[in-house]
Amino acid sequence: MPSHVPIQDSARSNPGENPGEPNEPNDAVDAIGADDPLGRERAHLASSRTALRAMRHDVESLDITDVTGNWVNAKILAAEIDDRIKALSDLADTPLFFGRLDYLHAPGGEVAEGAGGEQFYIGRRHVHDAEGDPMVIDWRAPVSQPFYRASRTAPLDVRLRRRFGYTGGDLTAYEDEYLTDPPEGTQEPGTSSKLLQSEIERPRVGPMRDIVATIQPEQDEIVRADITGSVCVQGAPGTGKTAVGLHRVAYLLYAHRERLARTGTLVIGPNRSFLQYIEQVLPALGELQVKQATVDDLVAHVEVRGTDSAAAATVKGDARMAEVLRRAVRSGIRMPTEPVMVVRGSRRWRVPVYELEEIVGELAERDIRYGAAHDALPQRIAHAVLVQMERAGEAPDDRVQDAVARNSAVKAAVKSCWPAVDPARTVLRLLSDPDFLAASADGLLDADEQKTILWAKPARGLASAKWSAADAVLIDEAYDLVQRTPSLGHVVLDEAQDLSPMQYRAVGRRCSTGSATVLGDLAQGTTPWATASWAEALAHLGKPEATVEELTAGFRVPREVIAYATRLLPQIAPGLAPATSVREAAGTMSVREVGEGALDAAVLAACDTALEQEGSVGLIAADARIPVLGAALDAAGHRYVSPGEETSAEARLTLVPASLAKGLEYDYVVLDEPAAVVDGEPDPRTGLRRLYVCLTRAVSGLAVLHTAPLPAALSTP
Ligand SMILES: Nc1ncnc2c1ncn2[C@@H]1O[C@H](COP(=O)(O)OP(=O)(O)OP(=O)(O)O)[C@@H](O)[C@H]1O
Repeated sequence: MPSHVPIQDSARSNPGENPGEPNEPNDAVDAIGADDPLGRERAHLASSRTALRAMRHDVESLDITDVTGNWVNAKILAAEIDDRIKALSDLADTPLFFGRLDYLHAPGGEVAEGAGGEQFYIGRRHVHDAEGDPMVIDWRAPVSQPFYRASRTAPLDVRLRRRFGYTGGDLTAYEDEYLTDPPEGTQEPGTSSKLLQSEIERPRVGPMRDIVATIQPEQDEIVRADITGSVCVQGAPGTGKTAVGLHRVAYLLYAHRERLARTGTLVIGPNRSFLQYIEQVLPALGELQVKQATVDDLVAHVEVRGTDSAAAATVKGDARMAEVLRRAVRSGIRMPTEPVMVVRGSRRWRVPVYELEEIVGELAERDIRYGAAHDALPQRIAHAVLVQMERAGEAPDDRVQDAVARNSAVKAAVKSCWPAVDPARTVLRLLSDPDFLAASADGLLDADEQKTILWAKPARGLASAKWSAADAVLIDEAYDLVQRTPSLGHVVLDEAQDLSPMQYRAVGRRCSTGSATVLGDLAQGTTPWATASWAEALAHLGKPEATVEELTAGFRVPREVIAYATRLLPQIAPGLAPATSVREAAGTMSVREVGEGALDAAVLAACDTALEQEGSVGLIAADARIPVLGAALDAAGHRYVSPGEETSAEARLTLVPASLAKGLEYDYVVLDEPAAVVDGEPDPRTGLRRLYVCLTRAVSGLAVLHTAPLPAALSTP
């Protein structure tokens, strides 16, 4: 952590002694006395706000009637303008700038958005005055980067870094770090930034916030990594993986706006409540166009109404299924046995078997999609007819070729050699027809595995099939075999450790020509097929060249709590580095055994105690315990919400099923009966990993209550 001078605030500010005076005030701040640095910064804030309002007003008053030729263009332009107006709104609770950099020299014209000035205010978006001079520089601009990266050892030409503190939208404090030539008496080497610390320690309320003011250097490296490469981040709970992924999208949209506007960006999260938890971060950063989805959403070709046993889902998610499906899709390809006879007028044209064989053989060899080959085959046969016509002295044109391709004899030949494939029907047949599965899975799945995935009661048709989530992924793979899935420009995949190889493939084809940011923690893998190594996962994703980074500095979980949860690591993910906690507040942690029959009341009492504190409270329990605890809370008159629902002053308590706790956080967590959380999973290792996730949701305090014995690693004092 770089050194700093003590925090200045409105109450304590001592102008005469203040070492952090701006060195090149602009006109607006000149009007305020030079002996009132905080006042000058406030004046800059006020004039930046005015400038932003003017920018917004300019956009609002744009008249587009003359520039849009038609209704569609007008609609598109109006929507773009609407987004721009939203992006330029001045949100009362998000300060316009949070930092200032005083450069020693004017940064080079090619990198500086505001070249020529030496002082830059860093904020969420660019604000300029009426002359076009920058008042606030976007945090993503190259000139802002030293705010996150500069240090005393590598000052990057920065003399002073100033951080601002806000209280309820008012600028109330600032803090300076001199990176080069510190004035006498201003350095306290080794002391951490108080504003940074208070931002990290701030109580959590509502959905996730952006961390743009406090991105750490190791996080910034990932955020600003080049768009052409894919990055994978392994990180212990609370190390900021989700935050980094979201800020990376915002950064890439800034740096490659046009390219990504064309190709699109997507953030993939584990479930809907998680997506609701993170959905406000990008809009707060001015980015309104990023799509969010779960993997299930991506592959929603059929309605999912069924579930699989863990064993069946594991086989269905295995990468070998890709080859099983390839064979199944192509199982209808037949070498022709009859010539094709096309009758046109008084003439007959005959394409002999050997020539048809050549055409079909060549299409089968080529690396093109099944559907593309199906569409090409009639044209190829027609071409063979056309060659004969030309040889006979005719001069057929393209229209004749199209007509021949549509000829019933050609159609019949295509139907018998290269029949159309319906992806869902193919999967239905695989799961219902033992012979078809055996033929497609020969040498890939053994007899037991085949039996495991076959439906006990074969579905009669597409509509009555009880598709599972894993089936939908198979159908998606089959779709891609028939027709290439369009690729986006960039995909962020959060909680990636839980995906099956087939799910990685489904995500991978959505960024086949783009890049990916893969975020996860091997220790939090709670599916029976969870990722064992990132190298393997990245290979399934089709990005084997991605670099793997590790984050270990934890911003969420207090030291004592992370130490307790870390006891599970040797059993659930040996070899992984435990998280360290950067939180200074010690937090509270208690583990209490209660007698038979007294657990529900004890849990409610623990919630009451937690609710006495400021911030959010999460009661986390095994999924099977949720109805019981919900009823107990109702009976006691407690208001509570479910994950993904917004908390309010009256309902600060969220009742969280263990299966939905991943990625979320609460100031205080009450954890009900750990043994039930473990038992809720199909095997003990997955159970302990689920418990690890639940134990690492707390920001300020954790209370564990149990009647059943704790898992061995947690039971010793
Ligand atoms: N540089 C930072 N400054 C301030 N807060 C931060 C920083 N990095 C992360 N945080 C905060 O720490 C908390 C945890 O971050 P996040 O949810 O991104 O972690 P994670 O690694 O995805 O956790 P999990 O593995 O549990 O999903 C969030 O509240 C986030 O805002």
